Amino acid sequence: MNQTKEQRILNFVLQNAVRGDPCSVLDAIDKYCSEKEWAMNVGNEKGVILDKTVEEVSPSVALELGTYCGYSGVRIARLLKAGARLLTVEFNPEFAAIAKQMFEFAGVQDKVRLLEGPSEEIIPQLKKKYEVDTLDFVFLDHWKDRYAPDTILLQECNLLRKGSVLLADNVIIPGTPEFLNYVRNNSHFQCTNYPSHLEYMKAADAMEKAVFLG
Ligand SMILES: CNc1ncnc2c1ncn2[C@@H]1O[C@H](/C=C/CNC(=O)c2cc(-c3ccc(F)cc3)cc(O)c2O)[C@@H](O)[C@H]1O
Ligand SMILES: [Mg+2]
Repeated sequence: MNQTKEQRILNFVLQNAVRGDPCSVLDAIDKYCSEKEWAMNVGNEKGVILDKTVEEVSPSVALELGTYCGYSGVRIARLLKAGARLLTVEFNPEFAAIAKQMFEFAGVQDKVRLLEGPSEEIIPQLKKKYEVDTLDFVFLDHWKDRYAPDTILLQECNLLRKGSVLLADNVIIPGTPEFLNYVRNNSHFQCTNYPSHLEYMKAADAMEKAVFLG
């Protein structure tokens, strides 16, 4: 049976990274996806913006929408303080299986909980089923037309508190126009744009930070 691109990425990590070393896992994925096969990981340039935002927020509870192969999940989890946790949501079982192995190899599995299913179903379960009070940090990197409805859903479920930070990937390419319009024209959000480039390419992309003001 032919391997998928995501399986090839995982195999390259297993053969080239160092077990328990999250940075070597990130470097291996970036090397493979820049030299062999492009993949939609946030990458190292936008990854530094993600790092700085996570360090600034120092979240106790973080949520990621769209795990994919686990690159940004490893990136976030490696920066979490003792006792902090990342909940990451993925509805494709194949990608979820790849990401789980990626987290275990990187040694961050104790900080990460992968929730398999669609975000629109998982988000309303976070308080009761996953014992979340409010979210300190949310990384949006799933289907681009779902950023806005899921941001509204997070508010409806009372999962955001004064100071909760949303960070959205790809606000230029592929683009998230509905989300940008929503948060930028909403007095409950303070927005900041971070120009960058599409992962592994020269094309312009950007990330948007939206701080919930309560
Ligand atoms: C809607 N609810 C959902 N609930 C749970 N998981 C969901 C999900 N939507 C999508 N997912 C999952 O997130 C991931 C989807 C991510 C979508 N991302 C993109 O399309 C994307 C696309 C590009 C891209 C940019 C330029 C280009 F030419 C081609 C592609 C770059 C990126 O950085 C991207 O993030 C998958 O693993 C998918 O199974
Ligand atoms: Mg992305």
